[in-house]
Order: sequence, then C-alpha cells, then structure tokens
Amino acid sequence: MEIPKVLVADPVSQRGVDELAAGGALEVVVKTGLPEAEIIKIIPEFSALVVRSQTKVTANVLEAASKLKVIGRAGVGVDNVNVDAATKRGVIVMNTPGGNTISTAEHAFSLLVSIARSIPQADASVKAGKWDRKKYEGVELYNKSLGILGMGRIGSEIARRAIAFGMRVFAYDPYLSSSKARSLQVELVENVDDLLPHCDFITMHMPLTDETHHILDERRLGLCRKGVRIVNCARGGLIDEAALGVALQSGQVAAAALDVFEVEPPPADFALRSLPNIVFTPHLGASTAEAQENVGIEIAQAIRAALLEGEIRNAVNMPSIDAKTAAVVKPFLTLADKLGRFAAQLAPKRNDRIVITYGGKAVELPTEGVTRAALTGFLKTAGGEEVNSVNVRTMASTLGLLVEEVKSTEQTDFNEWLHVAVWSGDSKVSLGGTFFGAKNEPRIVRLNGRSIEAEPEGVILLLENNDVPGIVGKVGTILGKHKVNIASMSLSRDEAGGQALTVLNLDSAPASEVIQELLSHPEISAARIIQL
Ligand SMILES: NC(=O)C1=CN([C@@H]2O[C@H](COP(=O)(O)OP(=O)(O)OC[C@H]3O[C@@H](n4cnc5c(N)ncnc54)[C@H](O)[C@@H]3O)[C@@H](O)[C@H]2O)C=CC1
Ligand SMILES: O=C(O)C(=O)COP(=O)(O)O
Repeated sequence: MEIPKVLVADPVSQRGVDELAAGGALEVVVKTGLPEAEIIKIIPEFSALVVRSQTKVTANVLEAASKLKVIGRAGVGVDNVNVDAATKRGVIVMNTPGGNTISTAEHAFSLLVSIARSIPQADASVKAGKWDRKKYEGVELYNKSLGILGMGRIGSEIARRAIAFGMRVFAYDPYLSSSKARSLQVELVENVDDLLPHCDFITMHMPLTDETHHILDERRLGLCRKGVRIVNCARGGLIDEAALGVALQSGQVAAAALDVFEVEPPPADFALRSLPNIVFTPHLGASTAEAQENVGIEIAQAIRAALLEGEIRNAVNMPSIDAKTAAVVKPFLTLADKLGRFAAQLAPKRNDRIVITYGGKAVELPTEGVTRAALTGFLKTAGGEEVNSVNVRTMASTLGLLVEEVKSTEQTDFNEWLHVAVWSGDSKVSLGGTFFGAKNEPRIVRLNGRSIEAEPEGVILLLENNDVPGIVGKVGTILGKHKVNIASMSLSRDEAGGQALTVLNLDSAPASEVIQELLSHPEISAARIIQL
C-alpha cells in the first residue's frame, strides 16, 4: 500500500518532523517558503499539509489537492487556510490550541512593558550614542487599567500577569461566562465601546473573523482614553492600521506595539514604519523553542492519528474523535453508511428530510460521526465520491436536506440499532440495522416498516410479491436459470396469503432481462437491485 506523503510547507521543529516520519509510516517532505504556484504543482501528491501562518492554503491550492485529507496548522489561527474550501473538499483542518499560549502571552506582555517604558526606542538611542533620560520617561503598569479583547487561552494568561503587576483588568469577550470572568478576577464588559474609555492599555487576543475585523477602527480609537497604549499580538486585521497611524500622530494613542500586520510581511512603503511611538516584531508571538517544540510534536501526532488511525484531534471543521471512541464507533459508521446508501437507492431524488434514529445501547454513542456516515452514504449517490464526513453537513444544507437525529427509547428485539428514514414530500423510505453474532456482523433488519434480514453487502434483490405457494421456488428457478446464485433470502409478509417483501443477497448482479422475467410473473409486482 502506498505510503501517505506529508508536505511541511512552513518551518516546524525538527522533533515535529521526526515525529511525523517516525516508523516510516509516512513520507515527510519539507519544502518551506514555496509560492502558491509551486505548492499547486506539488500538492496533488500529498495526503497531509503542515503549515504555520506564512503559507496561504487558498481555494486554488485545495482545488489541486486531489489526495489531501488533512491540513495541520502548527499553531492556533487558521485564517491563512480557506477552511470553507477545505470543508467543501472534505479536507479536515486541525490546529494545536494551547501549544504556543504561554509564549504568545509572554511576548504580548513584553510588548506591553516595552511601550510603557519605550525600551526599544531607548535602546536605539543609547546605541546611537545619545543619553536621553527625560525623553524616554515612561509610565508604570501598577495601578493602571488593562482592557483585554478576547479572553481565551492567551487573554487569560495576560490577565494573570497583569494582575500580578497590580493592574485592574477589564475583559471584552462575548463568549466568556461571568463565572469564568470572576475566576480570572477580571471585570467583564458587555461591549467594546463601554470598555475602551476605562483603559490605559489595550491588548488584543481574539481570532480574525468577519466580526472582529477592524474591531479597533477610527471611531473606537476615538473612544479610547487619550494617551492609551495598544498591543496587537493576535492578528493584523483586528486594527485599522491607517486609523492607528493617525491616532499615534495625534497622541490619542501614546504608543502601540504590533506583532502582527494586515499584510505580512508589511510592504516597503508601510506608513507606520516611520512613526517614533510604535514598536514592531515580525509575528514572533509563538517563536520560542518551547512553543515550536509543543506545536510541532502536537500537530505531527494529530496528523499521524488522523491518517493512520482515523482519530480526529482538534479539528476546526468537524467533530474530534479519540482512538478509543473511534474503535467503538467504527462498526456503527459502516452500518450507517450502508443504511444511507440503501436508502438513497430506494428514495426518490428530491428529499426534504432525513432522520437518523439511535436505539438501545446506540443512544450512548457520540452520534455526530455516525450521523455524518449515514448522510455520506445517502448523499454519495447525489454528490459522488467527493462527499465525506467533513463536507457532508455543508452539502446537506446546500441541498436543503433537513437532518434530524433522534435517540429512541423504543423497546425492540435488538440490543442496539440504527434507523434511517428519508422523506420526499409524503413519501417515506426507511431502513433499520443492527449487529448479529459474536463477530458483530451488520444486518439490515427493517425495510419500510417490515422485518427482514439481509447482509448490507454486495447485490441485494428486492421483490414485492403475493404470498402464494411456489413463489420462492419460481424465483429460485428463474435466478438459477441465469446462473445467479442466492447467498441468503428473507421473506416478510403482512399475513398469510397477503403481500410479501422478499429480500435476497445474491452473489452476482442479474442482468436486466432477468429482472424483466421476474416482473413478468403474475405474482411479482416489483423487483429492484440494490448495490451496497
Ligand atoms: N502572534 C502570534 O504569534 C500568535 C497569535 N495568535 C492569535 O491569537 C488568537 C487567540 O489565541 P488563543 O487565545 O489561543 O485563542 P482562544 O480561542 O483560546 O481565544 C480566543 C478568544 O477570543 C474570543 N472571541 C472570539 N470572537 C470574539 C469577538 N468577536 N469579540 C471578542 N472576543 C472574541 C473567544 O471567545 C475566545 O475566548 C488566535 O486566534 C490567533 O489569531 C495565537 C498564537 C500566536
Ligand atoms: O498560532 C498562531 O495563531 C500564530 O499566529 C503563530 O504563528 P506562527 O505559527 O508563528 O507563524
């Protein structure tokens, strides 16, 4: 079997590369700093791609990435990855939250102190042979107020450090609970506008999203306390850099420090470069030996787990699942896929709703992965092999297919079972499955409300026929005449002499003339082949 290849497109610690390549199960290629065109040329060979913040994983790169299963971001922010395009192409996007938290918090806090005391400027001044002690008079952090925009991992570490420096900390984070704010000893402010006038210092620690883009714009910079000092160690797009430049020149903002920029690296004519009261670092927040060791190893382990064991860790575009749970869920994934495929071949084309019901012990499962498997089985007939558990929810939503999950308390003959029902208007198709025997073999045991027994595998012949003597023999004779062997057969009838559903597992697919011959029998009203 071909060894999956992994492209490391941004600098990752050697220990991370070694972890990826361990045991020879993956082939690791390190090619950093490639332009998009070069990545597009080579990406078709790769099953996984490792990036940091420099490589842009664009829709064009993803379009070319025919083999790609996983994008591993050795760090936190994934705004350099077109996650929507990755999801549409069924590519898992993972990151390593936490691996560079301390490093980034320490860097941001260092920048805070730097601009309180103009350390970089004073350093440059002495190195230039000057001795300006008055010019570089600074301010204390002690007894000052700090506003933290984004109180997650890094924001929380900043808060701890600020409190240790005797600062009063205000936090703006719409997703932070009051109890968490209390435990962090920060004062939660409902909206940014109310926070800004109270802060001597402001530091940004939120992701770059549509909601946070330019969250500090000209208007809000005007709301800040005059002489505020601002640090951005999160993402350049959070601050309107042009407005910041004006505020720095007017003194509305006394000083600023940027580790991140709207365009990285900033262009040669970057206007802020000439201002005396701003400090820059080249996106160094996570650039420590410890952080890079952490994120390198963590992303390597996550990619190996995904490619080699089907375990999903820290995915940003689908539910994570650990190896132990993956093993428990695995048989249900197969059954769900088969039920979905079976339903797709029976259901009419335009479907409004699909309901996946869990019964017996199956109600204890982490259902999302199993639901996605049933959906994938169902939609593969519509969407082709492109559909997988990463993009299937998006596809269902695009098709207007309402997806429902039910945990049933219904008592049945089965210890654990799954049921898939699909509606198109008033017409409904439904299938139920469970597992039989010591080997936990999957079985289809319900079809449109009737009890049957069929292996969800290979060629299945469905017959609707009158329950009359000799019909089974007749079906066997017709199939036998055409050398079609019956592997198993199950017959389900409403009542003796009534309507019956006959389900046969066949060793080969009968030709269409065989189906026509079966349909020519007066007691057989429907015959169709299902391929699983
Ligand atoms: N300069 C650097 O090298 C580094 C930069 N970063 C950046 O820092 C950001 C934060 O990193 P972590 O703390 O690890 O992430 P995190 O996910 O732990 O924290 C982000 C916080 O932002 C909050 N948030 C989200 N939308 C918000 C909004 N509209 N308004 C206010 N708060 C909002 C979230 O609720 C969360 O608490 C990352 O997204 C990344 O962009 C992270 C690591 C290194
Ligand atoms: O983890 C993040 O979000 C970062 O911004 C770190 O960026 P880097 O991996 O150092 O290019």
